[in-house]
Amino acid sequence: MSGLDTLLPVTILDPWPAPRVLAPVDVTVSLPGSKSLTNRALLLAAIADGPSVVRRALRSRDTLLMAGALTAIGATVDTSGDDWTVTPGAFDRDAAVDCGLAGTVMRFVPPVAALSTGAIAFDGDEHMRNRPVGEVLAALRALGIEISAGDRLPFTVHGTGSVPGGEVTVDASKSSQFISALLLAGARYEKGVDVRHVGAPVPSLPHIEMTVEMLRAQGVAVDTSEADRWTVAPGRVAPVDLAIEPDLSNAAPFLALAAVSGGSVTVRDWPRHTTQAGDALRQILADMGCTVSLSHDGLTVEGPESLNGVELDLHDVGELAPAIAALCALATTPSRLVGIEHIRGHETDRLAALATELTALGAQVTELQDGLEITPAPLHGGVFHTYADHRMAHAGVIIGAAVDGIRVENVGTTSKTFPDFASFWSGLLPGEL
Ligand SMILES: O=C(O)C1=C[C@@H](OP(=O)(O)O)[C@@H](O)[C@H](O)C1
Ligand SMILES: C=C(OP(=O)(O)O)C(=O)O
Repeated sequence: MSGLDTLLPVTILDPWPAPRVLAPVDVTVSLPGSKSLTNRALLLAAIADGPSVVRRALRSRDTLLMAGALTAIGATVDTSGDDWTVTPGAFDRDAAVDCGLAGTVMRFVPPVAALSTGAIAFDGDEHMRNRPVGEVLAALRALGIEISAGDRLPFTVHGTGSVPGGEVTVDASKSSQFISALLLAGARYEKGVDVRHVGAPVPSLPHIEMTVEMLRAQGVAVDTSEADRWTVAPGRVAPVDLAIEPDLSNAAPFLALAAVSGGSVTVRDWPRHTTQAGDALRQILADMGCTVSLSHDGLTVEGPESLNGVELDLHDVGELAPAIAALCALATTPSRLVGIEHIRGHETDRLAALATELTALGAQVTELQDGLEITPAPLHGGVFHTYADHRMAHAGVIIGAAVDGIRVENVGTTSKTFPDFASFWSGLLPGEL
C-alpha cells in the first residue's frame, strides 16, 4: 500500500488533541490545490498528444497515487517540483495500480488502462474493496473490454491497445465519478463515447461539469444538450497547461473556524469562476448567518454571534456534508441535511459515522436513509473517530475548535487530500491551544 508516510509529520499524537479556539480568529490562509482538478489534469495529460504541465499540483496521497498509476501504465510523471510534468508514453506493459482510498484513481484509471496492451491489476486499501465501481467495469465490458473478477476491487483490465467505444448506459446514482471516468477517456476511443445515465438522479453534478469543462479546454468536443446524456467525440486531447485552483472543499474547516469563533478567515485565490463543489460554501455559510465576501484578497467569512441551523439538500455537494454537519452540531437551532445517501459509499459510510461520532459527544442526531437531522445540545469532550476518512477528521477539528477536550483519532488520514494538515491547522492558532 502506498501510505506515503513521508507526508505525515511524525510528532502528531494519536488521538490528536484538537486545538481549542478561545477567541475570535483573524487569519488569512493559502490552501493546497484541488484534488479533483489535479487528478483530472494528470489523467488527461497522460492521454494527450504531447507533454503537459500541471502547475501548483496538489501533493497528497490521492494525487501521488494517480501519478503512480499513470506511471505504472506507461506515462512519465515528474512530481519533483510544484509544477508536475507529464509525458505520454506507450501503454504496453503489465502493471499493478494501487488505488489507496482514492475514488478518482479506482474509477478514472480503468477506462484509460483499457487503451493498454498490458494486463493492469487494480487493488487498494481494505475499505476500497467496499466502494462501488461495478458500474464502470460493466460499462467497459459493454464497450468490449475484458475485465477479470467481479464488480469490486481487486480486478484486472486486459486491454488490446484500442477501444471501439460507442453507446453505453450506466446507473450513476451512487457516484458521479462513473460518468466522469468514461468521459475522460472517451475521446481516445475509436467511436468516442455516448453515455446515458438511467436510474435515480446523479449526485455531485458539479464534478461532471468540471470533467466536461476540462475536456473542452483540451479541445475535446462534448455534447451535453440532452439531460442525463453526455457524448464525447473521438479525437485528440491537447497537451495540458493548467494552474490548479485551491481546493475549495478543503477550505470548509478553515472557513468553519470563522463561523464557530465569531472571527474572520480569508482564503486567498478563491476563483471567481469555478466548477468546484466547494464554491457552494459561500451560500451555505451565509445561510448559517455568516457574512461572506469575495474580493481581490480572496473569500472572507466572518462568523456571527450564534450560528443558525439549516435545511439543505446537499445532493450536488455531498463532499461538504461532514464539515457542514459539524457546524450544525454547534448551531443554535436544528438542522436537516438531505439528498446524500450516496455518501454512505464515500471513504466510509459518512452518515453512519457522523451520527455515531456526534451522538457520542452529546449531540442529538437522527440518521435518515439519505441524510441527518441534528438538534443542538451541549457537547462534551471525547475521542472523535475518523474511519480513515479525511473529511471526518475535518469534522472532528471543527468540533474541537469549539468544545473542550476533543481528541481526533488518526488525524493523519487528512493526507489523502491535504499535506501536513494537523501542523498547518495548529499553526493558525498560536497561543490558543
Ligand atoms: O469527480 C470527483 O473528483 C469527485 C466527485 C464526487 O464523488 P461522488 O459523485 O462519488 O460523490 C466527490 O464527492 C469526490 O470527492 C470527488
Ligand atoms: C468522496 C471523496 O473522495 P473520492 O475522490 O475518494 O471519492 C471525498 O474526497 O470526499
